[in-house]
Amino acid sequence: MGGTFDPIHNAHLLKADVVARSLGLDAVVFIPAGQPWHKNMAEVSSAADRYAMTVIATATDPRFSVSRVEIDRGGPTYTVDTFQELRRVLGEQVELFLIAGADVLKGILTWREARLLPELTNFVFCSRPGHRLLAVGLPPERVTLLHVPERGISSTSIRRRVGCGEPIRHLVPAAVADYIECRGLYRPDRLPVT
Ligand SMILES: Nc1ncnc2c1ncn2[C@@H]1O[C@H](COP(=O)(O)OP(=O)(O)OP(=O)(O)O)[C@@H](O)[C@H]1O
Ligand SMILES: O=C(O)c1ccc[n+]([C@@H]2O[C@H](COP(=O)([O-])O)[C@@H](O)[C@H]2O)c1
Repeated sequence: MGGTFDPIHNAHLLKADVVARSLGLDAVVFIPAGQPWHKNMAEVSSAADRYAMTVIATATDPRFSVSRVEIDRGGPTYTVDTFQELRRVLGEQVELFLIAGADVLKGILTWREARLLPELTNFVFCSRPGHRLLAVGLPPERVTLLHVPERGISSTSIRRRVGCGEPIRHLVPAAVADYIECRGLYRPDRLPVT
C-alpha cells in the first residue's frame, strides 16, 4: 500500500485492515513514497517525517510493516520500479496486491510504464467518498473492487486543520498527533525541527 502519508491517517489504517481481512492477506506493507513526483514537492514533508509517522501508526498491528524501498531508492518514485524490486526480492510465487483508494483509478493508466503493472501485481481499489469505484483499462481478472466504510478523511484536510489550530486527534492515531505536535509539522508559524 503506497502513499505519500503526509500524514498517515485513520482511513489509511482502516483500509489496510479491511483489505487484509477481506482478501485473507498475510501482511500489508506500507510504502511511503520517496519523491512523489506527481505532488508539489516543496509542500511535501520530509521522507524522514513521513516514514516515522507511518512506522508509529502501524507499530501495534503485527500484520503491518513499513518499507523504505521507495525512500532509499532515491529519485522520483515510480510504482513500477517498486513492484519490479519486490518481485526480484520475493520471487514469482508470492502473490502481490497493489492497494489503493478509488481516487487513484482515474490516473493509474498514466503512471510510468503502467502497462507493465498487471504483469507484476494484482490490484485492490477501495471506495473513497467523492470517487467512482470503476476500474477501466486494467485486466478485470487482476482487479478487486472493495467497499470500505466511508471515511471522508484526507491528509490535505489534516494538514489544513493543524494549520488552523483545529483538533486532529479523532483523525490520526494518538502517537501520530503527538509526533506532529512535537515536530511542529503543518504549522505555518513553526519550521519543523531538523
Ligand atoms: N479516506 C480515504 N478512503 C480510502 N482511501 C484513501 C483515503 N485517503 C487516502 N486513501 C488512499 O490511500 C493511499 C495513499 O494516499 P495519500 O497518502 O495520498 O493520502 P491522501 O489523504 O489522499 O493525501 P492528500 O490529501 O495529501 O492527497 C491512496 O491509494 C489513496 O487513494
Ligand atoms: O508510478 C507512477 O508513475 C505513480 C504516479 C502517481 C502515483 N503513484 C503512486 O500511487 C500511490 C498513491 O499516491 P498518492 O498521491 O495518493 O500518495 C503512491 O504509492 C504513489 O507513489 C505512482
